[in-house]
Amino acid sequence: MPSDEYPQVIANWFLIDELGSGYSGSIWRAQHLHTKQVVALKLQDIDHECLTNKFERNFYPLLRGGKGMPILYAAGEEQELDYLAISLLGNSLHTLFKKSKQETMDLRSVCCIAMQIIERLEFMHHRGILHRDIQLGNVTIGPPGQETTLFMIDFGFSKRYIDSKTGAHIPDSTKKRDFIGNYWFSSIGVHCRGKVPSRRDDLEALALMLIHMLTPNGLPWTRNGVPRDDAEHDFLKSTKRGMTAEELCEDLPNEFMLFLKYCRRLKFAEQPNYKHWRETFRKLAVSRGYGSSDAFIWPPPAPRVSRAPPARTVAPSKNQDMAKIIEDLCKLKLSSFDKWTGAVVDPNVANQNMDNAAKQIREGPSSEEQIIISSGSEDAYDVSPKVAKSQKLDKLTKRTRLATDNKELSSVVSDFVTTLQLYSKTLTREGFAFLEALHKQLADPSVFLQATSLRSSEISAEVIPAKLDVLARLSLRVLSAKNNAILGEMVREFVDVMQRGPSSARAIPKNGFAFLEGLAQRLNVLR
Ligand SMILES: Nc1ncnc2c1ncn2[C@@H]1O[C@H](COP(=O)(O)OP(=O)(O)OP(=O)(O)O)[C@@H](O)[C@H]1O
Repeated sequence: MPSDEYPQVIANWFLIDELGSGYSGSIWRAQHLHTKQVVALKLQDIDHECLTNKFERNFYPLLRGGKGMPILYAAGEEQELDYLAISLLGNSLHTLFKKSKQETMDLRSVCCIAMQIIERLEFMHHRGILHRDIQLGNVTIGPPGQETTLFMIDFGFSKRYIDSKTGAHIPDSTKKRDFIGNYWFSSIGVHCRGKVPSRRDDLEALALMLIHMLTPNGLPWTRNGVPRDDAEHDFLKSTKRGMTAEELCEDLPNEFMLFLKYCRRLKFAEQPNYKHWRETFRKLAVSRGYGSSDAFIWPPPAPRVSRAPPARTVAPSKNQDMAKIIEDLCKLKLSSFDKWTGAVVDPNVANQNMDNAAKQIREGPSSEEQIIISSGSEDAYDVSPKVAKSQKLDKLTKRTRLATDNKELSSVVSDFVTTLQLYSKTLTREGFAFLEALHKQLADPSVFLQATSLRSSEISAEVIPAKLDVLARLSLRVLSAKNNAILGEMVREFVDVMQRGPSSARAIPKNGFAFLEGLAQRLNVLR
């Protein structure tokens, strides 16, 4: 029901419920009394200090026909209210993101948002219009049947940047202007330097919005909420100005940093290369195994792993990386043996398998067997996972590196097991990186100070028995391991055995999970 502020019916539109409200007024789901058409009715007091509805209505005809552009069905004034009847769309990204209670949005969704909004901006710019207020609340999903298409809304701050008569770009100016846009995502030039907005600023705002969605707690200057006075606003601006693209994108795929830098380098009247950046985000999505579609699917469905995931041959540089990891593991193994057990180990025997694996990977596939390393992208998802397996594993690796006690390590190992069981049981590059970090943590004397000696019988049993035997033995031994050094050795042995054979053998079998679960349990006991 409408509040006391609004009548039940405005110009034959019956107000059903409020969809949202903002600076200019409020938006209602409304139905026409005669045609029964249902629309979003945007209401604004006619004595509002900034009559954005009056500007906004001029842009709909110019944008008509564009994908993801709402249609204006009616506009007018009645009962002291200015109204716009526009296409009724779905929830805004702001609402979806808030409701999801996720710390960050998943990478696939963000890539789709990037591809689609770049396309919307290209269309708007092509029609000579700047949006000038890019933010999560101004992008919605489509109505039922079009939910995977993103729509631009709120053209209250939009502006023509091409003179309709001369076709010329609006002139730049050195005169400082009043700020138009939003605190979170408006570009540094427009927000902090008072520059005239142009196409580059719409794109920079998009870049900041994408980075915001991928950053836990959001962009640094959004964390204190909306500024309440000039001092807080100045502080916000100085934080925004002070952060480099590298700092903002430290933990993100490189593409986001490059995109932000590109936007910031564009000249005032320069036409952005929309296609290049759409394709860049498409390639990023493909490289992570999400496919090339830009359809925005919300909520991101759980991954569906195909029965026969397509294997990917690793590029030479990736081979080098993997070989390095394995070589490092070899070194760690030896040092932990020497330091912590005092046991006499013949490195030629003990390291044989890992050295071979490193060599094989460095030199490339043999004729009979291709060396294939699965990455997060190996899982063939028909649809995007809510949070990609690779991202989850990366986070777990970070947590492992930061862990300072067994309790935390135990919880990380449990999460590792859950992640593999939820997404796919194949040990990917990120999975091996996690195990490497775990091995380091368990073997690191600065963190774990229990060093009881390992009986030589426990070592001599390691002469490359069949994989399942090793895993079965590990799953039993882990339950009685006396200290972290022994657990570290078991992790090393687990990695070793999982590295053997072709990639098709990298799915963790039952005994492998029994070992990991036992490891989590044991770490909890050995606090
Ligand atoms: N056409 C629509 N269909 C469905 N919901 C809509 C529509 N237009 C707006 N909304 C909802 O209302 C909210 C506010 O809309 P809008 O941004 O157009 O208003 P505003 O007063 O200009 O807001 P702001 O001050 O935040 O810019 C949106 O975030 C969205 O949730």
